Amino acid sequence: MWSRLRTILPSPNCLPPRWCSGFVSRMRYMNRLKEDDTACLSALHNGQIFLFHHLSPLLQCTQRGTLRPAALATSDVQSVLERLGSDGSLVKKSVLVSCLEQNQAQFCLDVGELDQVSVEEACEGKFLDLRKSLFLLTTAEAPILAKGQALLRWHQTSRFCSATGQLTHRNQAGSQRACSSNGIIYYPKMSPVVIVLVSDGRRCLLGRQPAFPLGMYSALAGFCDMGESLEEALCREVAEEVGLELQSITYSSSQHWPFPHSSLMLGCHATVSPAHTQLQVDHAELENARWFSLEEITSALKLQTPPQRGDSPALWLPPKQAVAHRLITEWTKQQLLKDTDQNQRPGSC
Ligand SMILES: NC(=O)C1=CN([C@@H]2O[C@H](COP(=O)(O)OP(=O)(O)OC[C@H]3O[C@@H](n4cnc5c(N)ncnc54)[C@H](OP(=O)(O)O)[C@@H]3O)[C@@H](O)[C@H]2O)C=CC1
Ligand SMILES: [Mg+2]
Repeated sequence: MWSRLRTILPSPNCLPPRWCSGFVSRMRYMNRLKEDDTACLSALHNGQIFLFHHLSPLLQCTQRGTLRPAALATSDVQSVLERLGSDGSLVKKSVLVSCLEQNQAQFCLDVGELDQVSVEEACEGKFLDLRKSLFLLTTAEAPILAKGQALLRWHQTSRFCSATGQLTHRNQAGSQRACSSNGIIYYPKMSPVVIVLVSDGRRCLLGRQPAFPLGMYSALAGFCDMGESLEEALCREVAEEVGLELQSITYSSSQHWPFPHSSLMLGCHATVSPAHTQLQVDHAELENARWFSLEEITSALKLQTPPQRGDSPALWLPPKQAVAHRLITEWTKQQLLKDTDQNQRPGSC
């Protein structure tokens, strides 16, 4: 099977916008801020902050009635915090997440120690659970909040050194923590997760976990075991969850996913032989898994609102911000192209 594996470059719209001018300078500036606490503090004073409250991001309503992450000037955050009785040191707990044109740095800060409603009123926004937020934001806005939440969560749960039990302390950017007694450096952790859209050439395979929203099915996913390659993890997960053997694997693209504790999702397409498509679903892992036709998927992609209890069960797909959605749209486009090619062949009607 391995000789049949092939790798492709991700499609251009999956790549970060690195070809636009200023990308190299911004990346180098961010790198300097991670290494130089004084420069980072100064960047914080002139930067922007996205606020969180117990890991839920602050969203504001736009004039068009949509929601967007609230990017607040650090000086404004500072005055709000002072008005609410917090001392100025809270702002220093911000973590660096990004950098705009002209090297304006962006940070995230959790103000969970303050009263939620008072901060919402002062900042004219609402703190909303991150899972719900991801469904409402654009694909450009969602990743910065996902990254911010993941970093803030890591700091909240990494206060002690696992070797000495002593307190760890962070650098100003929040990109690392060091043990106060032996200097061991800890970096934020991510778990590699494989996610795959399996096809038999005509249909694609989606699975459903009990915790998914009503009607939702997604591509099969699973955490990589220690020592596994991406391909090995994919083959094992598909064998475990639905009892199929993969024939070929094609890399599509990846995504940072903040749930449950920060994962790097590695997205692939895979095929199985049309002669071996009988599923043996492991119900300890999945509530259900089944093959979906192109027609079922194209109808589901058109749905605008999720099914409600009492509705006839419609297929509901993961949000646009999820790599699962990207895999499903890529497969759909490929199938539609295949159908067009076949219809245009001489002799076809
Ligand atoms: N962005 C996207 O498009 C999508 C993202 N996902 C994400 O992919 C992730 C993995 O998918 P899922 O099907 O649940 O994975 P798995 O099929 O691997 O099953 C999850 C189980 O794996 C065990 N496990 C092994 N290693 C880890 C680890 N490092 N962290 C947590 N659990 C681990 C846990 O079992 P136990 O507790 O018994 O040890 C857990 O309950 C999910 O967190 C989900 O959010 C899934 C689909 C779409
Ligand atoms: Mg799984």
